[in-house]
Order: sequence, then C-alpha cells, then structure tokens
Amino acid sequence: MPESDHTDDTLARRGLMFILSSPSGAGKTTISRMLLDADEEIRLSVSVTTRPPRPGEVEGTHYYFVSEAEFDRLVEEDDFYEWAHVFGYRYGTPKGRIRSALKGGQDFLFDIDWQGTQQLYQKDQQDVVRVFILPPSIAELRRRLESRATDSAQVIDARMERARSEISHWDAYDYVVINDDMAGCFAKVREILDAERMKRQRQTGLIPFVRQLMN
Ligand SMILES: Nc1ncnc2c1ncn2[C@@H]1O[C@H](COP(=O)(O)OP(=O)(O)OP(=O)(O)O)[C@@H](O)[C@H]1O
Ligand SMILES: Nc1nc2c(ncn2[C@@H]2O[C@H](COP(=O)(O)O)[C@@H](O)[C@H]2O)c(=O)[nH]1
Repeated sequence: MPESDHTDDTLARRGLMFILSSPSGAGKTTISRMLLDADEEIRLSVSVTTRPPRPGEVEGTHYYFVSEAEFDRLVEEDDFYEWAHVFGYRYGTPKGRIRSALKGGQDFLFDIDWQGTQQLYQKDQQDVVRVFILPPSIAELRRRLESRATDSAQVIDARMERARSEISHWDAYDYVVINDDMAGCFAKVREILDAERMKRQRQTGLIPFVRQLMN
C-alpha cells in the first residue's frame, strides 16, 4: 500500500511487539487467548520450549515442543530473539519472520517472562509495549494455579515460590493491570493495545496524510 493510502481511520503504521507477562497463574494466557480471539490484527508469537506439553496443548499453536538438543541447536544457530530458563525448562522466542512482518504493520503478542521482556526491549525499544498482569492477591494466585489443575502440588509450590521474585519486576513494565475480574482486565489490556496503535511515532502514514490535508 502506498504510504499515503488509507481507508477511513486506518493509516499505515509499524507493528507492535505487545508483551504480556505475569507471575505464573495470574492469567496472562487467558487474557492472551481472549485478545487473539477478539482482534484479528494481532498474531501470537509461538515460543519454543523444552517443557513437555500439558493436556490440550497443541504443537505449533501453544508452543513448539523440542528436546534439549534441538534447543541447543537453535541457540547455536542464533535462531532466537531471546530465550530464558523458567521453572527448570528453557523457553525462547524464534525470530521467524517477525522483523519483516513488523515493518509491514503486523502486531505480535508475546506471552513471555520478565527476562525475555528485558531482552526484547533492549533489542527493539521502538516497537515493544510491556504489560504486566498482577493477581488480586497471593492467595488467589494459588487458588488459580490449583484450579487450573495442570501442575502437581510440587510444581505449584515452585511457581508460588517464584511469584514474589517475578512480581518484584513490576516496575520494568510500561503498564500494570490487576486481573481481578477477567472481563475488566481484558478490556483494559485492549484499551492499551488500541492506544499504543494510535501513537504518533508508529503511524508511518501520518506524515503524507497530514501533508495532503495541509495542501
Ligand atoms: N480473573 C480471573 N478470575 C478467576 N480465574 C481466572 C482469572 N483469570 C484467569 N483465571 C484462571 O486462572 C488459571 C490460570 O490462568 P492462566 O493459565 O491464564 O495463567 P498464566 O499467567 O498464563 O500462567 P502460566 O504462566 O503458568 O502459563 C486458569 O485456570 C484461568 O482460567
Ligand atoms: N523468556 C521467555 N519466557 C517465556 C517464553 N514462552 C513462555 N514464557 C514464560 O514461561 C513461563 C512458564 O510458561 P508455562 O507455559 O510453562 O506456564 C511463563 O511466565 C511464560 O510467560 C519465551 O519464549 N521466552
């Protein structure tokens, strides 16, 4: 599309790297799925992990599940934007076609931890938007992990143990949203996404459009 082309209120713009992080169990995957269902303009960056699949998780949809040796190979070949150790496994964001798609205006959603967020932000401050989701309380966080029923009591304890240190990174994010009521939290996350899309610096089509208005 030529730079000055637009339809109604749609102007050409760079895509966003929209990051949702939270302590495990606060609800970022739930909010991510709601966002992906509701918004056709954003696509999930599917991570690679050495963790085994949970019941219902689909290869290529939720994660790419790989062996330790395969993960090593991807690291050696510099195939990751970022990667980190989380809960005894490794997780990484594959480069894929993200950079060129961003230039074409495609938005990406990243469900990654604070370590990955820092790495992505260091690489690309212009396109990254960092959103941190907090649970309403520590007791509710445990209740959610238990009710999800995907992890053993030992794994839940480990995730709870780590929650406080994850929460301590809250101030490295642009936005913090408390996920008390799911619909309310989703609405706020959507408002953030909409506002970030409208930022002047991202709207590459604005300059020719405004020039056209002034001529
Ligand atoms: N606002 C909410 N109220 C009640 N339950 C919720 C709310 N948000 C999410 N949940 C539930 O809490 C559980 C954990 O949510 P989810 O799996 O989205 O967390 P997560 O932050 O992605 O965790 P992880 O990092 O371990 O993947 C799920 O069973 C989900 O349905
Ligand atoms: N740094 C990265 N963190 C990631 C990535 N993909 C997922 N995650 C985070 O790992 C934990 C655990 O996830 P789970 O699915 O096993 O519960 C969670 O905080 C995710 O956000 C990634 O590519 N890089």
